Amino acid sequence: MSSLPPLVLTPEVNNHLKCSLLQSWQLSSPQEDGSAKYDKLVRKLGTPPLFTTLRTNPMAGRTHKDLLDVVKAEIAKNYNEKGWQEPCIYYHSVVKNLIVVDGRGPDLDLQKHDKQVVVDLACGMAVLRGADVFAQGIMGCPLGMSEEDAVSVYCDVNHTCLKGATKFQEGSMVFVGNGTARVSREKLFCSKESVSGVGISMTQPLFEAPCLTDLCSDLIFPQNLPSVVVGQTLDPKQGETILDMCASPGGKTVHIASLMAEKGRLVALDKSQAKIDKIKKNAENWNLNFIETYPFDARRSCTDSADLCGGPPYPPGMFDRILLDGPCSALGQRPSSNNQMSLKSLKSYPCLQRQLFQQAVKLLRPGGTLVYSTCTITMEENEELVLWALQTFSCLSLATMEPHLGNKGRACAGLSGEDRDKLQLFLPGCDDQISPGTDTIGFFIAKFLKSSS
Ligand SMILES: C[S@@+](CC[C@H](N)C(=O)[O-])C[C@H]1O[C@@H](n2cnc3c(N)ncnc32)[C@H](O)[C@@H]1O
Repeated sequence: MSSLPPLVLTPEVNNHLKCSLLQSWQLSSPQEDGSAKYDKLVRKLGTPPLFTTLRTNPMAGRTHKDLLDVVKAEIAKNYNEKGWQEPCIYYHSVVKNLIVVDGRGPDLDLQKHDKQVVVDLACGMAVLRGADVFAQGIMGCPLGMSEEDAVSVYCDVNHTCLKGATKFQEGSMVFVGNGTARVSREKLFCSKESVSGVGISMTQPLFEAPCLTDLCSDLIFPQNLPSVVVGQTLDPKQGETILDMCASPGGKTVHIASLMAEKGRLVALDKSQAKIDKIKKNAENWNLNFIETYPFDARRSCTDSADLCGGPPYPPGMFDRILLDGPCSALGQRPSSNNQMSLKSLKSYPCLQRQLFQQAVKLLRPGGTLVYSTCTITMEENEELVLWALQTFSCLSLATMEPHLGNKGRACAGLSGEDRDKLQLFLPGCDDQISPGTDTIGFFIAKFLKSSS
């Protein structure tokens, strides 16, 4: 049970998504009530996963136990300060180097305060995953709100609140918890200086989860479980030449780099310098200095006349392994209350993904491995992309994945049962069991091998 509303999509996107998922479910299990399954999916997408997952740094020179103890101590300190009961914190039983923190919620008994603060959509969604409210995220608060006031925090899911508002209609807002103001209204909206830092510290959130800001950033990297599975599925080896085609902010690049133990060549591309700077910052946090980063349009990353040593473009067959975790419609993100993407925009992704995929196939050496992943749940960007790839490139076949924690791929005409078994789909609401491997964001992974001949 949750007090959070289901994800709201535009009617055209909702219809499109629902039709294509119902069609696929009808193919595989005609008896099943597809509409109920779809409703469950959008309800789940509106809520946060109940587990926070933290990938540990194998290059930190600490033992597993030591890393777990440090993380436990930091989180315990934070929870004790807030007066919360300490959570269960443990290593995932299958995914290597992954610490899991159990969450709690929703707390439906919270008493609401008279003073109401409205935060923007991004801020509200972050609060549901354990963040405090940053001052920039505050849209409105009551006249006379002072530091230390007890307040209730509401998320402006429909973007109806104007900056500086003093009142709002409760019905159009979503309650995300209670907190203590760390900044006054005066400072927020009447001062010439821009205010930064924590604006409301959350004392009684609807969902309890660790606040990840500055949490042991040299030792752990907060990452959703399916994203960690991607790095392990790619299975990078020391000494190899590896390409991360669409790499920013670099969570998976840093994972690959640590698995390579800085031995070999790792190239990370993204489309702008600002995006590359994010990868560099994440690599610096873990003191990983060997990653080559380039701002580059990966749709042009292969050319016949390139040299092997410099930056992009690169010659065909240059890489042992390639990760294509490219642009996607991101409809698997959780929590997500309101996504106003147009159908035109949704439909633009497969074309871009295919252009990037074509380059990846060229750049991969015979015998090499290509991992394709998305954080979305549409058929077109996932199973149908795989079907297109298998039909277009006779050199490609699907490989089984290790670990395989998600479901198999969904049915789509032309994709064999054997191939579906090799895909990995994380579909929220699909599984009644609540575990770190099932209560995740929506995600899709396919692993391809390029034949040696
Ligand atoms: C899903 S995000 C990648 C996340 C990243 N792999 C990680 O784990 O941190 C997709 C990325 O693709 C990048 N992108 C989109 N079009 C691109 C292009 N033509 N060339 C290179 N990167 C592109 C976006 O800028 C975005 O950073």
